[in-house]
Amino acid sequence: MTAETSPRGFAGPPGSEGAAPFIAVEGVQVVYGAGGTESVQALSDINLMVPDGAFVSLVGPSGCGKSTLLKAVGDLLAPTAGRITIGGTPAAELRRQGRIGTVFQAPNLMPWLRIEDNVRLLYKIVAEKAPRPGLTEPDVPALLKLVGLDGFGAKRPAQLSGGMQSRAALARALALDPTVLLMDEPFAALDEITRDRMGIELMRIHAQFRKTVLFVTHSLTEAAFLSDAIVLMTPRPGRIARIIPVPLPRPRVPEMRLTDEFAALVAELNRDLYRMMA
Ligand SMILES: Nc1ncnc2c1ncn2[C@@H]1O[C@H](COP(=O)(O)OP(=O)(O)OP(=O)(O)O)[C@@H](O)[C@H]1O
Repeated sequence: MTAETSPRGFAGPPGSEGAAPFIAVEGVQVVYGAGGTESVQALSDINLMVPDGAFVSLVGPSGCGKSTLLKAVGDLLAPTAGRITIGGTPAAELRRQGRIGTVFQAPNLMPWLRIEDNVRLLYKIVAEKAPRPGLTEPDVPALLKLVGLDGFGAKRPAQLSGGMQSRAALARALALDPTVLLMDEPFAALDEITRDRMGIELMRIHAQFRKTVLFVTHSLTEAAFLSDAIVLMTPRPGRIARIIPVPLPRPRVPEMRLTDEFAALVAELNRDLYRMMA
């Protein structure tokens, strides 16, 4: 099996080519410290179209701008050039409404709050500062159940393992019913077995919620298992080198990782990455 490069800039599951873009990144460039003597061009001419409900991973050499692209999509930094819309709405407006869920490597839970209050926290902030029509109080027990933390709502973060804290961070991100979920190496700090399990759980949650997910990872195996399409980026300044649709059916089950098809896909990603860095 060889994965085909998708049409330029389109990152969706095989067969969805031509679907309307949901996340639309057009001509995005990011220069840190623009105008200064030490400016760093992190991204150059990024054009990326992600259809609604797709799970897309960003991979590439260290420092190629994966996190920068994720931050730009989440309006955590303003691109130097270009524009980003999500469902036709500027990313900045969605962020103001609390419609962009983010999960980072560090769970960043408030240590003094119980887990259920951590999960409710962003809702409380948005409800107070920028309430939007239709904003409803999250069903925290249901969210905790969804992420496998049933019965842990009254605990403090320090009483939870690293994997459980990652689950809590995911529940917190889902509490505002986000339009998109941006995940930056969310499981990188976990041991391999827990990380594996989190990936499987994330697939189950994605199948249930069908949020559009942008996922940054260093693990090609993780990217291949989770994604509908993988965006391979060049060394800095980051450009899109290739978009590889993942032809594995859903639901994804762990046994798929033992197939020749899966091994061939990961080998191909590895080859492309090495070639680019040579
Ligand atoms: N705030 C900043 N100021 C200046 N340069 C920055 C800043 N943040 C990132 N950079 C630089 O921009 C480039 C892209 O960084 P970024 O963190 O997006 O890469 P990455 O692909 O996510 O890296 P990694 O895989 O190592 O996590 C790097 O060269 C980095 O040093």
